[in-house]
Amino acid sequence: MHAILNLHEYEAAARACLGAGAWDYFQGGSEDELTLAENRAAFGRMKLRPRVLVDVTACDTSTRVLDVPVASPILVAPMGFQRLAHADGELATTRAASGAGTVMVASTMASVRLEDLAAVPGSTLWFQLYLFRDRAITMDLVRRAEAAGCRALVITVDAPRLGRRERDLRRGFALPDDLRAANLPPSSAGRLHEAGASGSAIARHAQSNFDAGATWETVAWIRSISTLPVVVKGILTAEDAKLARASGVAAIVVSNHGGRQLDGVLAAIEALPEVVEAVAGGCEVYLDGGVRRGTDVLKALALGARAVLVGRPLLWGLAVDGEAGVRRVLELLRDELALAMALSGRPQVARVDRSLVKFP
Ligand SMILES: Cc1cc2nc3c(=O)[nH]c(=O)nc-3n(C[C@H](O)[C@H](O)[C@H](O)COP(=O)(O)O)c2cc1C
Ligand SMILES: CCCCC(=O)C(=O)O
Repeated sequence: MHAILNLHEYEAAARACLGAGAWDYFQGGSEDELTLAENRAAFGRMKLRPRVLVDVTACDTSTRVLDVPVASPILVAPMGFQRLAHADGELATTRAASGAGTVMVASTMASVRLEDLAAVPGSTLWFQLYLFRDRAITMDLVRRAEAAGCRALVITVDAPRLGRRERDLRRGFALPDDLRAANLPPSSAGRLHEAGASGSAIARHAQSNFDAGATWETVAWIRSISTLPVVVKGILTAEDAKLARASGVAAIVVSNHGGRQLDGVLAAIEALPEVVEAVAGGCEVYLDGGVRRGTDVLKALALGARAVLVGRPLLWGLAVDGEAGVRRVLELLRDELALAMALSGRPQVARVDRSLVKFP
């Protein structure tokens, strides 16, 4: 067999490495998976308008996010329970991100403690925060993230409850006994292991723990208890982008949670232009959902994203080859981005402008 050439081939290889429950949990979207498919289809509909005879002998993918220099505008999206993919779980992903010179966003639902991830040499860690009904749990997570040296809090705002992920419901998906939600107190994490004949233990856990009553006031509360920059993840409209801006966030992640929450919402890349326009440079804007090629990264940058986050492909790399697999996925994407920059006449990230893309 030839070496794996692209992220799609990692997906196929990962399937062979994973049990059916983990595979479906990773891959799945909500309900009819319309948005899951749209995230990819929308990139396919966008066309590039390259310039030629620009000196592209050196293409530089480096940039800055929240004032941190990164080797490429490709960051690691927060994903829970990564030990489902590989015994090293989030530790391997953090090491790979560190090796690749980029940011790791560690999930509240990680299967390795955030302190252990923050101890990885050279890592830049942002902590993804789910808002708990019990504010003491949220507060404790914020304090621990600060103490461990995390550089930002990424509040996920699109999951007051979990989307209806029918692949998980059908299997009665629950976490295996040897895998813990390592950041959570046992009183909260226990339900994740309650296998049922039907229903998802993860969805039940979210319903009994996450604060479905959270509002912009809750974001203001987080800002009041922490000096870390706050990022809100899961914005899809200009209206909410303006509210985010008004509440003083440092950045927005345009995201539909990889098609796992409200099904039928627009593709993240389609929501990006209105969010970028609404914030008018007042905060940074990132995008996630369906990024599988360097040209996808280029399209997002052209529409005003400062960076993208990548989700499932890193789990595929992790499942196939642990840290080395995650590293390879990050390198493949970065190499593809550098090539796309050369072929489009944009040798620096700052030169990737709106005129590079045409929407249908
Ligand atoms: C298995 C899995 C677990 C996830 N866990 C979280 C999480 O704990 N917190 C969060 O904010 N987003 C979570 N997400 C959403 C990702 O951060 C991201 O928005 C999405 O995966 C991006 O789409 P992509 O997978 O097409 O790249 C998860 C996604 C997947 C696939
Ligand atoms: C309870 C949340 C689980 C992690 C998550 O956000 C996801 O599976 O999409």
